[in-house]
Amino acid sequence: MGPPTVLTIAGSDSGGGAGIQADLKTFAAFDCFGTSALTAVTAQNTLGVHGVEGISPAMVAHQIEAVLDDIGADAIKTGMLFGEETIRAVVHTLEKRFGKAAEGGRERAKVVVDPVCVSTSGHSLLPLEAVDTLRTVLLPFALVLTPNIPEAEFLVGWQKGSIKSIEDMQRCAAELGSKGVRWVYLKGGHMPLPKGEDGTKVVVDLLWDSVEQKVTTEERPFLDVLNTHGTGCTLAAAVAAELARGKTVPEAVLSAGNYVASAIASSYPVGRGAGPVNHFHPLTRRTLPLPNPHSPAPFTDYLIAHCGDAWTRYVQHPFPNSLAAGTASLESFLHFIQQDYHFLKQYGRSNSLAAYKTEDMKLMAGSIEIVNDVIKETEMHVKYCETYGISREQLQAVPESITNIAYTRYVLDVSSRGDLLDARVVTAPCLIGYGHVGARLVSSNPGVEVDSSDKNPYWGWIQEYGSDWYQGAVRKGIELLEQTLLDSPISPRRLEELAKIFLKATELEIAFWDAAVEAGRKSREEVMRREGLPV
Ligand SMILES: Cc1ncc(COP(=O)(O)O)c(N)n1
Repeated sequence: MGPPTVLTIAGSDSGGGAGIQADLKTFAAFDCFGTSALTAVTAQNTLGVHGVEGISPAMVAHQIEAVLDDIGADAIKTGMLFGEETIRAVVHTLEKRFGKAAEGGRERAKVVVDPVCVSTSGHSLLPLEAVDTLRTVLLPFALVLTPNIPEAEFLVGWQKGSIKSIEDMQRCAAELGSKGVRWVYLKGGHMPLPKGEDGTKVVVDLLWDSVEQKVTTEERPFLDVLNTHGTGCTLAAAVAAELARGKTVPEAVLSAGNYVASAIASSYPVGRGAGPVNHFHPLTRRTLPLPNPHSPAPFTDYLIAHCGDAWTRYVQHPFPNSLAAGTASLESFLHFIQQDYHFLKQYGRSNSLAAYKTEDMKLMAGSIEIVNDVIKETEMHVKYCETYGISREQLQAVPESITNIAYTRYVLDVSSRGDLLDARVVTAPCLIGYGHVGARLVSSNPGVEVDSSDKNPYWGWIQEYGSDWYQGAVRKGIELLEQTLLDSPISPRRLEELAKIFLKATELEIAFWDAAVEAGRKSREEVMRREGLPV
């Protein structure tokens, strides 16, 4: 069986953000097969509508018939209908196929009507004379009508600005219902309402059931953004797609509302005006350029793949290799372990910030668990130092090197200024990289010479990172990273930004290990001076 099919009867937006183009993208985002009947062609971009030319009503009907004769439609969406004759032709064609509204044709056709009259940029997309036809001919055939507040006021003949409260919205929706529409989904995006005392605003969308005379409302945070071109088309298309998938109307509008909210939140700049929403945010994960599409951690794979050879230079670094072989000088190891102790303190703070950045208790608990693992890791460092006669107090008094300050400052900066995903990504190279190094060096195929005998004073250190405990912590960290991406839809541009953060942190890891190698090679004094440490 193929995917559900959805037909859009609407105008073309050459700018790709609204109309037929938005509808087809939305259908695809919901895994539906989209078809289209064009009513008009607009010369349009993000700045406005620069020209409109209609398709003849007969040709519109012809397109609908061609689609229905062969492919069929599990649901239908109408958008810009251009004129009175086109509205009549559309309804006539649909009635011929599905039966009149009173005979159940409305339920069979599942028509979602987006009453497009004026574009957001202020251009008329339906002549005034045709609005009456829309009201009397199309609305009785609509299963769901999806007006915004100005459109709803206009359709019931109220003055612009008369809707000022949720009660007004309900009265207006009920009046539209009395004109024959089965369900009215009245969108509150034009009326953000203050909530609480901290100045946050919410929008309330309202669903009116004209048979049961019942209202339900849905509240979401108000997103004050420029990129909302095509929002109306997208919402109605999403409702139609969900109906085609077999959802009930209340289920379909809830899902469509969530989809559009995420599409607005993850929009990216296109053109110089009001840009489109991000229709493909649910597919971000699926469309990642994955080195291994079957991997359980595609986001992690993506970040690593985007590091290019930096990741290999990090996880194959000569410093951990020299520890595994037991050839590292004590100077080099002690420099590293003391600085790493201080690094981990700041790293623990970054992960604590990640915990602060979510209200999801599971994700919060995940970060707290990482912080606890980091504390355990620092204790391991304290024990190592004690074996070499460096007390806890002495270790704590060691100043941070410049390389260390650069790395921890970057990690803390990204974690504090960014969101949860930023905090997770900037801390990931440390966790995952040490996991890769540990797993490789304790494996039967470490790729370098290894001394796992008692003669190697550093073997214990390698074993800690290869241990089930540390490898388990890495697995949990990766799971959290993947889950955080799934929970927050992002645009491709944002994805690239995150890859850059991951790369920067990886480069700083390399510098950290380079400094340890240098500490062994150059004279102690030379290194201490360069690293800003007391000689
Ligand atoms: C072809 C076409 N259809 C619909 C709209 C409305 O969309 P918006 O209100 O975002 O301008 C549009 N601008 N162009």
